[in-house]
Amino acid sequence: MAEQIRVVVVGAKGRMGRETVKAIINDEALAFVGAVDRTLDGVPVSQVLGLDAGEVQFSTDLEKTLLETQADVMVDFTTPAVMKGNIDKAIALGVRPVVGTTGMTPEEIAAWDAACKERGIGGLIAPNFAIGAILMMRFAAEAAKFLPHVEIIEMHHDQKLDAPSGTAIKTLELIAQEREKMGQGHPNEHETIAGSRGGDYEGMRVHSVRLPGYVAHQQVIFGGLGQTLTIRHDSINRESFMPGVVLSCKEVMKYEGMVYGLENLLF
Ligand SMILES: NC(=O)C1=CN([C@@H]2O[C@H](COP(=O)(O)OP(=O)(O)OC[C@H]3O[C@@H](n4cnc5c(N)ncnc54)[C@H](OP(=O)(O)O)[C@@H]3O)[C@@H](O)[C@H]2O)C=CC1
Ligand SMILES: O=C(O)C1=N[C@H](C(=O)O)C[C@H](O)C1
Repeated sequence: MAEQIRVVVVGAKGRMGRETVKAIINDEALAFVGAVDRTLDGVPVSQVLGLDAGEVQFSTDLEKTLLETQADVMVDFTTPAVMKGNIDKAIALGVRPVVGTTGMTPEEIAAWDAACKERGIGGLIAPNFAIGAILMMRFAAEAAKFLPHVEIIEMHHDQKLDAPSGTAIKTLELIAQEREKMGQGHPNEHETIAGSRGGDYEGMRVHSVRLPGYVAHQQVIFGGLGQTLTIRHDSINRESFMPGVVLSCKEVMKYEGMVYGLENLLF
């Protein structure tokens, strides 16, 4: 059997982190070797997550964990504020970042791409790991060629820190590649309540709903003469992201540079 890919999960006790630990443990090609989080230093992962995680204990020290475990890959599901330093540390140590945390700028991605290439390692930033979401974005970009009037409504659980979602931003970027920048709605429209028309990305409007009960959902609505088209994706649980995370941990071993978007590994 080929040597297993050694994976450290950062944010391991969080909603996505614990699902990721489970997925790695269940994949024969991957070895779960380290768990980092903000608290729980020294506490066995098995005890907290109720999984068969062997001897692995939580650590609050990312650098130490990456070095001691001889990690090949670091998976990050933390927060927008924390993720950036984690990526810098991983790249500096030659550990390939697979990042699901959202909230970085195009300039930061470009800098990490250069750093990964310099270090001779791969990296992946995926605003969404669910295959259905990747297809939703692809179909939306295609539809925009024919129906350029478009708005996005994304709906998430009420513990989400960033708005709009990383998925909505990626969708807007992909659509923007396919249509001319243009205004939408009436030129003299007026907001009686500020923010009613949502965020503006090159004339496209984006609306973020945050409510208990949701996981991760997005609809892209196109309007044309006498018709509308709605492309909708729903993640009804966090397992939906796991095939993408597992695939990324494997693929990231095969190239150099920071790739932005799981679609680049799939199509
Ligand atoms: N790309 C994708 O497909 C998906 C991406 N996401 C993104 O992933 C990120 C995490 O989401 P989610 O799992 O729901 O969030 P959670 O809040 O459930 O998990 C985040 C974890 O990171 C921990 N953390 C905070 N600070 C640090 C630190 N300094 N070092 C290490 N760990 C830290 C938190 O600890 P504590 O709670 O103690 O502060 C928590 O355990 C978000 O940005 C979200 O948008 C989510 C779903 C899918
Ligand atoms: O915070 C979440 O939950 C999610 N975040 C990602 C995003 O910002 O797009 C992916 C998914 O929507 C779930």
